[in-house]
Amino acid sequence: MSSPVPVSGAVAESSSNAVTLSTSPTISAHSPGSYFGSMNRRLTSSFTAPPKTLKPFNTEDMKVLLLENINKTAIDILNQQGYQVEVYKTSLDEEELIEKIRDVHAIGIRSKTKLTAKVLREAKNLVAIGCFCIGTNQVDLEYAARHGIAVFNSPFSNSRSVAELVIGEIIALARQLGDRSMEMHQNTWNKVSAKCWEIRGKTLGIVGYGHIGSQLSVLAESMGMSVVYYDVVPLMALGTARQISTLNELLSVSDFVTLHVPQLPETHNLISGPQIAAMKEGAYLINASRGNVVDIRALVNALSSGKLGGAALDVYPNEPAKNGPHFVETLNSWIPELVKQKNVILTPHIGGSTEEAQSAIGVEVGTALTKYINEGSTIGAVNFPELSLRPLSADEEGHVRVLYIHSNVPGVLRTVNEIFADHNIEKQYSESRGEVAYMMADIADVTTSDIKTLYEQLYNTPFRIAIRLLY
Ligand SMILES: NC(=O)c1ccc[n+]([C@@H]2O[C@H](COP(=O)([O-])OP(=O)(O)OC[C@H]3O[C@@H](n4cnc5c(N)ncnc54)[C@H](O)[C@@H]3O)[C@@H](O)[C@H]2O)c1
Ligand SMILES: O=C(O)[C@H](O)COP(=O)(O)O
Repeated sequence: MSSPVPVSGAVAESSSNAVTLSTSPTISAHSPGSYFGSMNRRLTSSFTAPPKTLKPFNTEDMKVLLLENINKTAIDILNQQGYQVEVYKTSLDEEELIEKIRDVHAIGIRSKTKLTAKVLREAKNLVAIGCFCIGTNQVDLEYAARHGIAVFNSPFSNSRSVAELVIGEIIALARQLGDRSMEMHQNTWNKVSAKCWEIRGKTLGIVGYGHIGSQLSVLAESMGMSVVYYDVVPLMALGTARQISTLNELLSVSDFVTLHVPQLPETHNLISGPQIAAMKEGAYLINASRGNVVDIRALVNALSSGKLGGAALDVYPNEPAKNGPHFVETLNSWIPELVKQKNVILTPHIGGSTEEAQSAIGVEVGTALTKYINEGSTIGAVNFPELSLRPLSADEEGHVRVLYIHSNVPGVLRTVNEIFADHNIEKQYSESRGEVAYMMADIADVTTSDIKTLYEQLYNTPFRIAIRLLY
């Protein structure tokens, strides 16, 4: 991991627009670090003029809110930058979230916190969101991009943990371990072999052959299972696994079906009555993807009729924000029926919850956030054009890095380069993604007073979504 450049000084637009360009000793045009420009991201907002003045702040003014028990590795990385880091073990309800998000510059969440347009609209200073998990369905990615907020995640640091959990569940379902254990806890000795199986020679059907599905494929084959998979895109098979062209065909040949697709409109109730009907008699269903991929009512019917031999769920349509008792009814109205069925393993969304995964995710997303805040690098962003430049170094006097997030329309570079005309552009990169484009430029021969002028001129461009100047 390369260490990001420390932020020595910064300037941000205040929400009141009543601020002055600082001559604070912590801000120097010739020191390595960041000059933090506009926090305003509204393209068509109430801002019709640039901020009259600029408010200084230092690294210590950077506020980061971390929710949902994010790992210490991330807290340490962010603290080392000098940021103000506020940490919560749980998610927050919408009202509290809106209150808290108002003045933070970056927020870290996991799968529970919903960053909807309604919440993000209140986040006037937000420049980055870190999803310390794989899924990003909890964030309105498009809204964030259109308002200059970069979103980062950790695409594979917990894949192995999920794959291992599923392997455990395959064996546990085949041997009815959950029920036997529960009976013993209730003082009942119930030694049975009926409908208990080895997994050797059985067929595992993987729906979604991405990071998790493909890891699982390798692990399952190493235990003697045959693997088939279904995915919406053609993907290279690992080992002797075989891609199957339709979901129904996969369902009809698999002894175990396991789901590893993202939450999308197309995956909502991907497994419902008709799909379960296509499964083999006595087959098992495992869902560690997202709660609404399985129609729980249909699953209950299939278990109670004996069509399915068991199921393991790690995810649910409405998961609670924090740990505690008396949650079952809130998950889904059919869960109370589900818990009465035999051979059903329910876990509280722990697929990625291992020390290894959480620690790796903390480093990965914590680093991505600091590299974006300190250097403007968007590598790994899920909703933004990806760009990176090496950090400005201390001996590059008079250099300023311009980070310019703008609408992806013709004429932007011509306009921006007019503004840069009196300076030497040492590097300039631009990349677009959908409606949003991002330009990074390192320009030389910039004095402290030039910085304010540059900022104001860039602010006044009609394409501007957000600007930051780092130096
Ligand atoms: N239980 C947990 O704790 C936990 C942990 C990590 C991830 N997850 C969930 O698992 C999901 C999968 O993770 P991943 O890292 O393997 O994702 P991934 O993006 O690497 O793979 C997903 C695969 O699903 C495929 N896909 C998309 N739509 C499909 C459809 N309709 N039918 C079939 N295939 C489809 C994609 O083409 C892709 O190959 C994540 O999106 C996340 O929601 C859960
Ligand atoms: O998307 C993910 O990575 C998983 O669902 C895990 O989410 P969590 O970090 O909230 O446990």
